Amino acid sequence: MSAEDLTNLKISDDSVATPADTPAEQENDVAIKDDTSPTETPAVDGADGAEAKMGEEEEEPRLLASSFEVNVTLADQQANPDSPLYSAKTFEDLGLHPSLLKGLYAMKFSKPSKIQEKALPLLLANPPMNMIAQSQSGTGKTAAFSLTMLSRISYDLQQPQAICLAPSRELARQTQDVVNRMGQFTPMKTFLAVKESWNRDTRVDAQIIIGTPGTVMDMIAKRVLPIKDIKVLVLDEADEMMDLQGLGDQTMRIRKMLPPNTQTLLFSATFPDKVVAFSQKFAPNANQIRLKQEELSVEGIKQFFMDCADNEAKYDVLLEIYNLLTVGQSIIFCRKRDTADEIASRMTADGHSVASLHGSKDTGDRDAIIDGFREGKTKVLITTNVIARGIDISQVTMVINYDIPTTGFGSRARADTETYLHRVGRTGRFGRQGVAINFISDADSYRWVQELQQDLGVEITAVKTQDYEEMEKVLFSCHSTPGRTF
Ligand SMILES: Nc1ncnc2c1ncn2[C@@H]1O[C@H](COP(=O)(O)OP(=O)(O)OP(=O)(O)O)[C@@H](O)[C@H]1O
Repeated sequence: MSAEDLTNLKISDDSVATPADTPAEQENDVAIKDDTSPTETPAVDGADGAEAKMGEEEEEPRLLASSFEVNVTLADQQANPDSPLYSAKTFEDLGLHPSLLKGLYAMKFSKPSKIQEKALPLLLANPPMNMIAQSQSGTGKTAAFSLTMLSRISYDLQQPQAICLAPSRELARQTQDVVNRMGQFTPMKTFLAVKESWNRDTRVDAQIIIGTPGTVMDMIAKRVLPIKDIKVLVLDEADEMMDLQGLGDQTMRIRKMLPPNTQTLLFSATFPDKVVAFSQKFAPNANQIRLKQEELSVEGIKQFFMDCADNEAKYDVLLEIYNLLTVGQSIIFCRKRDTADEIASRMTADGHSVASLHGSKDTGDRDAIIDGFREGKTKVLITTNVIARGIDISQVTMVINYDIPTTGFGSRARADTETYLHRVGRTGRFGRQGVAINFISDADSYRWVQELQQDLGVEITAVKTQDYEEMEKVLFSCHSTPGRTF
């Protein structure tokens, strides 16, 4: 295949098809951790969310089959997890309110995904029980907790009854959009609790609150957000939300203020050992759905690494990739904000349609940048960890780790497996195919790739940087694999 042919190759574009999502609004905020430390992975820098803007008439989805099994541990030891009571093959099986079923169909959700099938019967059962639920990125966790909030609230009561906390304003906005669409045929209201969305005169009477912990905490403290009727608390990206080095403190404070019998739901693609014990304290007697370590990687995401001569050579390799391939849309993750800006200006000068997004941009700019990317106006988003978690843009077909995410300092730095999984999980959404390419440029980064392979039990295949024909072959072969039903 020639480079010319490659210009006609849209990475996995033909495998991208989805529910006809309506465009969502989005915003940004929270710059929680700094991303300028040389070795420490920048944690949530902000993020950007919202649903993909899809064409009106989509092709039938060609999605990959999912072979993973979720491991269900019921808090009630006597119960049989294989009982049909604990698994719903259809949304109708769940006894959902007809208006919610209508909402699901309007979103083109025809049947539950594996996590929805296993989690929803437990989430909706009475009396309400806590839940700790893990499932890979892009497998539909949002719908599972959104349906729970929508099913638990009483529509007649104009008071906050469910709170969903997310690590960034962008993800909160995205989730609000999902809840609004799912609940569009009900009279419920949602409120987005993020910076600048409220003032002292605000009196929240919406039933479902979605927000970032700092703002939710503030609103409760200033008594604009009444909490006496709260029945459900959701922590999306729960491991991040409970991280005591970051958001954990605020999350804990909110939890303590809520009524003691609040149904507490923790969702994430990753629950590293260090948070497992704490999650069980945070959500006592929870039903648990966990993945095995070797099931953490999403099958449809093919993972590669490219050995660049040195740090500067990484840019040349990057440029070659974009010169050779017409990539649908892609995200490049860097460690430092400066690197993201620098790559963006160099790529723009080289004729590519790119934008950089990170925590030191002001919120208005960040909104415009993510909107532009979501709408396909910019093809490449260059970022730090700002959109590493939760953001669902189904047309993203390639993720490049320009810098491999690491944790720890200096010679003790090692690959940050969780951040890696969340980053690469921005592609390959809901059974689609995607490609992740990791750049290495020295012995340390080579070691980090080995660590990722070991931690995740996956193969991260080497692609030679000089041999673009081989790269074309490898990339093309994985894009041309026909998908099946997820
Ligand atoms: N039952 C379903 N049928 C069709 N599409 C679905 C279904 N459930 C979810 N989706 C779609 O799958 C995509 C991924 O879902 P979602 O964002 O909830 O994944 P997630 O598991 O929360 O991922 P992450 O771990 O990255 O946050 C979304 O575009 C969503 O609309």
